[in-house]
Amino acid sequence: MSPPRFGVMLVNLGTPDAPTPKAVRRYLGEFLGDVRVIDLPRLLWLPILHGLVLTTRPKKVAEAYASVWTEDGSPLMAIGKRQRAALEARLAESLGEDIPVELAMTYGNPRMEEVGRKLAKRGADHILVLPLYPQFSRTTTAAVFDRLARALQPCPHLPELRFVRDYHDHPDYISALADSVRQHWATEGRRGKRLLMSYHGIPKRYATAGDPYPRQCERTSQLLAEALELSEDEWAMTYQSRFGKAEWLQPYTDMTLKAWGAEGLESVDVISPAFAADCLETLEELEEENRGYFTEAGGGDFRYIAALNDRPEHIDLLEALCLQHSQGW
Ligand SMILES: C=CC1=C(C)c2cc3[nH]c(cc4nc(cc5[nH]c(cc1n2)c(C)c5CCC(=O)O)C(CCC(=O)O)=C4C)c(C)c3C=C
Ligand SMILES: [Fe+2]
Ligand SMILES: [Fe+2]
Repeated sequence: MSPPRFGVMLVNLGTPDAPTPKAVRRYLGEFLGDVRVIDLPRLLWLPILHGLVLTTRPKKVAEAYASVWTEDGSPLMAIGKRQRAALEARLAESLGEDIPVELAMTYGNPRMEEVGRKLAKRGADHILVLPLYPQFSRTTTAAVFDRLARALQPCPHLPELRFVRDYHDHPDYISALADSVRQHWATEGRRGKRLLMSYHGIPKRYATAGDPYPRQCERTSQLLAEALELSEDEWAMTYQSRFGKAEWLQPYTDMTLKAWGAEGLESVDVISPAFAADCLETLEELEEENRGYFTEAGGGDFRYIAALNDRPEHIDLLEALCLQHSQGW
């Protein structure tokens, strides 16, 4: 058998191995110890991380994970495995040959070293790295790049590599999002009064220093609103998941939902386009916590639209990205 023309490494953030304080501490230690995520001088940050954050946060966060944990583990992992299998099957079907696809995480398991070995064992000498982040940020996509370089450091020889930087305005991404909103409207029997597009936030200083993330989120939102033919007063975009005391990108999701609730908004549809898979931040923070902010402030129906996950339109998009970026291989 001839070796595959290329292999695909899908990469997402990573998630704890179990919904326990111990597993969450290990995960957060690795994640929040990354200088791409928190840029403070190590001498200042590491004592705060180990002396304060990792001694207090894991218990609360483990409870949050427990509330969304599934039979297949953390939602991010369970969905990631389904995405991997669906993409591999789709590439086999469209190319008529086996293209190995493996899932790796930036933090925790499966580690990139192990996934790289798996792809090599399956014969892939050319690897397309596809971070599952539609919008580029130093805190996510660039962290994948650093982690990959570190994983390859001990290798005597390298595979040929290509790296998908972002796909925030890819027509298949926008149409997959638009289809998911239309399908949600059809299932609910009507449109919500407003559509809220809530993105994971980043500290504002990163954007000021040149991180293109907010510009790319704005572009995605504009294109999605156009695809859905929404007028300006029918949608808004916000940022969620603030961490720490510094200013993050605004407007904040929680404040916006509280204000919309207080003005008595009858219904809101909420989508989170930066997440390729549902996870703690969508299922617990958005669907549970932020639903509470909206309804307790006086709002009506809060209707969360699932992430693209393993929807066929999402697999269409991932397939298109693989075909586009493997040209010539
Ligand atoms: C400084 C801290 C953080 C930055 C910057 C950040 C950026 C960022 N994160 C995602 C995607 C995800 N984040 C998730 C969880 C999560 N994020 C942070 C902190 C920062 N994220 C923390 C501390 C956590 C863990 C939960 C908690 O302690 O509150 C997840 C979910 C993982 C899961 O297991 O389900 C995702 C996905 C993006 C896209 C992003 C910047 C663009
Ligand atoms: Fe995050
Ligand atoms: Fe959160």
